[in-house]
Amino acid sequence: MKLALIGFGQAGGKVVDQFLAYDERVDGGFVEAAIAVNTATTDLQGLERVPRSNRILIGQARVNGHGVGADNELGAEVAEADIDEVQHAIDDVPTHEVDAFLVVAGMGGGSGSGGAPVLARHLQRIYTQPVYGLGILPATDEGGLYTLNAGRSFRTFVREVDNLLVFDNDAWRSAGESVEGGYDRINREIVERFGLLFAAGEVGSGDAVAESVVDSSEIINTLSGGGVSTIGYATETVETSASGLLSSLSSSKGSKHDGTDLDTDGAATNRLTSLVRKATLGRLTLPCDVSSADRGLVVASGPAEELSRKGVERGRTWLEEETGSMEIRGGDYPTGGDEVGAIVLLSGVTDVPRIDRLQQVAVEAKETTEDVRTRSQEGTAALVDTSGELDALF
Ligand SMILES: Nc1nc2c(ncn2[C@@H]2O[C@H](COP(=O)(O)OP(=O)(O)OP(=O)(O)O)[C@@H](O)[C@H]2O)c(=O)[nH]1
Repeated sequence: MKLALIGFGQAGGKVVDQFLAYDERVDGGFVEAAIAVNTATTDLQGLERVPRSNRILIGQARVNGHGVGADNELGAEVAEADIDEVQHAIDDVPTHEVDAFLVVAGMGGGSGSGGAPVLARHLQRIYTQPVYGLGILPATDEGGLYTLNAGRSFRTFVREVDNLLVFDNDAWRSAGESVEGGYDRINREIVERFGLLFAAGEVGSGDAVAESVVDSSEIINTLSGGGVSTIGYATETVETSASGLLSSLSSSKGSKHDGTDLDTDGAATNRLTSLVRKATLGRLTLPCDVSSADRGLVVASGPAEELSRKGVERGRTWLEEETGSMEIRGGDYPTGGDEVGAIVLLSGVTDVPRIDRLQQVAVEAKETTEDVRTRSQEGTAALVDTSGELDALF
């Protein structure tokens, strides 16, 4: 499916940069336009692929290109004030070619977590296409302020988008990794999953196996209904019939598995069914109780002769049982190569311990603020101490 990507804040811009790299590498064709918005000049300068004319600096009157320093209320204010600057960049996008907008942001900082929901609301008002969010949650050891920003912003972002796809940095950290090195790896994990999904929805309808290929409406239908989504992904390297020229010929998109060789068919079916299980029960972009998903989509990717329809169907049926949902879609995405994969998109998930904890922090912070206000009105001496705690939080 064709997307207009808008990265808000540092993490948002870097992930959009990675989406561009991925789209180019797999010849996905799902990025119609890429824009980065930030309050910090240096973050915009650090991007590699987003065209310079699409790097939009906002909030100059307030912060002079220095960023909002994790103040997400200020992030929201400057986004509100300078939304026209972002709109000018979007005006150059052929939006009639776009299936959806995707606003990408880290939820822990100030610019992205404050600005992304503001931008999403604006896009919803102007355009008829769905507006999705890709929200990146901070690691738990990043400190109270990041957690608080994420807790507050999450609720607003979910409300303003048609669906919020979530990636939790905390679930994807590796011990002993440098912060920057860690982000590079994590960003590749992000775009590999979400990029593969969007690229799958972009296979042309003229393709020889188009009837079983996922199209953009299936992704849109799975995401419609709102709420929060997460993705699971599993791959396995297969022995293709030959290497080199023969292999590339046999894995061309037109040579779909026709089920004539029973042994091969059985192996391909079992492999796919097991990959769907692994993808669902392995590490999700946002860990959650799978049975709480409202809708789902299973996509098999890889060399066409390995994409057993029976395998996708069995995986789909298994996911129906696992989630208790009757709205599980399935399809494939022939890519060639020697890796078979399964992507499982779970949408409308409600049982997510990490989100419950974030919401709790946001509610407690709000209560503390209200408590301080009340006590302040009552003139209690405790105010000084408690406001000190609040200063530390904000
Ligand atoms: N996955 C991932 N997360 C990142 C990356 N960079 C920052 N983050 C996360 O994003 C959050 C911080 O958001 P940033 O995007 O740096 O902040 P910002 O939105 O630019 O806001 P300010 O810097 O406060 O103006 C933190 O929770 C980080 O963990 C990245 O490249 N990848």
